[in-house]
Amino acid sequence: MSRQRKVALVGNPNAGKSALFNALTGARQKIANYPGVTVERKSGRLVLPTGEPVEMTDLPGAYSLDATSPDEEVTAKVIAGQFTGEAAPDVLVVVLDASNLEQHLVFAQEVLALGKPTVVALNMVDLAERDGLVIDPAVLQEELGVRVVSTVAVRRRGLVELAEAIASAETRHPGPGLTALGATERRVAAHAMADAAILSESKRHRLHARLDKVLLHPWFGFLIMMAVFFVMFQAVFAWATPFADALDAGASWLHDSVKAALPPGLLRGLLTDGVISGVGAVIVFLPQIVILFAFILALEASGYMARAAFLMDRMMSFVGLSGRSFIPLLSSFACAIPGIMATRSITDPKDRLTTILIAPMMTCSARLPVYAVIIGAFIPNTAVGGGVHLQGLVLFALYVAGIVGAMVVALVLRSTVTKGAASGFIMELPKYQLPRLKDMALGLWQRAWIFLRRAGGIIFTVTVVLWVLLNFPQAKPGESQVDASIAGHIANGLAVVVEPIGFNRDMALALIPAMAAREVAVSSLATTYAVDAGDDEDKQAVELGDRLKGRWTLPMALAFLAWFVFAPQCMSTIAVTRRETNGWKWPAFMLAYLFGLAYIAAGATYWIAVSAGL
Ligand SMILES: Nc1nc2c(ncn2[C@@H]2O[C@H](COP(=O)(O)OP(=O)(O)OP(=O)(O)O)[C@@H](O)[C@H]2O)c(=O)[nH]1
Ligand SMILES: [Mg+2]
Repeated sequence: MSRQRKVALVGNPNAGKSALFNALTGARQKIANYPGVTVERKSGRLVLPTGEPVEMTDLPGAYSLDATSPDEEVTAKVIAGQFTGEAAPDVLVVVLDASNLEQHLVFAQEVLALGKPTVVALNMVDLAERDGLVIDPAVLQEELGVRVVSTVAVRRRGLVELAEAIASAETRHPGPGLTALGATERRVAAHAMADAAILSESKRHRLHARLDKVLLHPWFGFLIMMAVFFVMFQAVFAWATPFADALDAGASWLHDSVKAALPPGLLRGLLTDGVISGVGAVIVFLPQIVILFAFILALEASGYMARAAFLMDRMMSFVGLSGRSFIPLLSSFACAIPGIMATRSITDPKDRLTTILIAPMMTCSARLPVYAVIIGAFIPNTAVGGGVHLQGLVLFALYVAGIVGAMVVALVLRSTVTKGAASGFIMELPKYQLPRLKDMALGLWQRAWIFLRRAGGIIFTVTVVLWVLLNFPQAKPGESQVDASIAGHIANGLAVVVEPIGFNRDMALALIPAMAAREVAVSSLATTYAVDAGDDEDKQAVELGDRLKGRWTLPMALAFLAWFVFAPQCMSTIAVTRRETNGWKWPAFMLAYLFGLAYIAAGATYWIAVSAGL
């Protein structure tokens, strides 16, 4: 043999490659960088039981050899011997996490298909045993066609056997069956292999496996997922009512008290019509926000959300998106800003751009107050049978409309502006567990606090500015204050543009400050109608919903809802998009296409509703 043979450790992230590497090579390590990338190259010396010294390399974790991240790229290039001055490894050691066998076998098959001399280290058998899993390495060995050695890297178990297996690894000719497999077939094969190799499972493990069979079933799983989310939206209305009513009563009481305590004038108007009516109109939605997030947090903590992601994966790849987009899109349901920032984990630039561009269509929590106030005012709270209420159904439909819109746009973008191939996605499914009350409480408190801070910050500020613009110049006697005001005049200009889609002047007026944040639409309407009502109608604080009912028709209300499904009314989202895409080109594109969609959707809704005689 002319030169020292090279052995490389490969496997999914967290399989225990580095732990095995450290255990095998001890202190004899060299750490450097791969040329041109900032990925660490760790190599060390190992003397095999035959006395032969070999150079061992620890590679970054990978899910696939079709590199999608810089780490994976290094792994794929090292295995293929594509780094200059670095020969390809002679023997590969595939490291598997035994407690996550099925998942890890997917990548293992891809490595085995290369036909190189390979050994499998079935690592973390201690964890598998703890979970009540007994795995037969002989079965795996039979299935994979290479030596399989059980190891516990952190306790140095199985190291000698592994070294022996490395010494005797031979070149193989993988059957054509293995090389021709695609990602989906590998998953199916991994499932069958894991099934065969796992001899016994604890009760809990069996229960979890059974749960997964149902919850991840392509049809049942999907139906269950829809049902779960459906119940969530029903609850948002059904459970929140008593709390929202109490908050409403509190706001009315405050309104009346301030009004009784102060003489008529600008200060009283600012406090009652501006601050209390405007900001109060948004704050009453706190219970709904809390209920929505209670569901989301519980679903995440229980491990169900990852299953939902898994189910969505097929749909995502159908529209040309990678499953890696799922998490950013999911967090966009809270707010598009963290969602867009989370796209940094998507390594394909076109995948990432597509995800950024559609993230604002996921229904963020700022839309909830807008949806809830309109639905509360215009959609009767009737049961449509089977305990399902119409209000929750409409809310569910609005969320679905956003998702469907996003998927359609993704499909269009991926075949035009961001053309490219979709990459596969594999994610670890966390174990099922009961959510911990303390974590839930903390998470809910954080969400509630974010909501209240927005109400006290941007919504308060914009509402006060709007109130000023609504009150100056003062109307002459007999003239409507809103007509006379600066805000009224500005709104008249926009009203011309939105008239064809059924919007009146007041709706146009609400859209302008709502550019700052969507909830402001609610506080603007509340303030505008409070100012408009003047002192006569205002014997007592009248609910915004009642005021809307008196001034809008049902088709107008529906058009307004449709508008908010798409309209990019959030300054911060635009700013984040600019930052994440390094320029104005993409935020401008996003604004243009989303406003275009909003206009079309609102117009279509309005005219269909009108012609249906609603
Ligand atoms: N209980 C147990 N823990 C292990 C075993 N092997 C590794 N670990 C632990 O698992 C974790 C992940 O191990 P690493 O060696 O860092 O995994 P890796 O494959 O190098 O991960 P990446 O470098 O991210 O791809 C560490 O906390 C290890 O201590 C094992 O056999 N049993
Ligand atoms: Mg490592």
